[in-house]
Amino acid sequence: MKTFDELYAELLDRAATRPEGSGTVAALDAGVHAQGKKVLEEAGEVWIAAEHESDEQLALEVSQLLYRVQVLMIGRGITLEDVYRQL
Ligand SMILES: N=c1c2ncn([C@@H]3O[C@H](COP(=O)(O)OP(=O)(O)OP(=O)(O)O)[C@@H](O)[C@H]3O)c2ncn1[C@@H]1O[C@H](COP(=O)(O)O)[C@@H](O)[C@H]1O
Repeated sequence: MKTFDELYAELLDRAATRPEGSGTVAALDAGVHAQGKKVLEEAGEVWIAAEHESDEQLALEVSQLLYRVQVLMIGRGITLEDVYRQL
């Protein structure tokens, strides 16, 4: 189990070290347009799960949306602090 901040730190490390086989590295290399499409796709899956699926499936979809949002943030170069300042 990990927190939002811990996942962000892990993804930043993937971006810096670029380990072989990392899906995050591939997603970052795909660029902001592709990253944005993934955010939208996962947001749609969250919506569908919220209306029609189990709590467990909804939690899975939310986790994937959070991951995709973090990839987009790193792709654009914004930090957790940039976001938290707006909360
Ligand atoms: N939390 C996630 C995570 N959530 C979602 N995903 C990716 O998103 C996919 C699910 O999204 P989709 O529904 O779009 O499924 P899909 O269309 O089959 O996926 P793709 O073909 O687009 O990869 C998963 O198969 C993963 O590829 C994630 N990939 C990685 N993480 C975590 O990120 C960290 C770094 O991962 P790596 O970069 O892979 O080492 C690790 O802690 C991972 O657990």
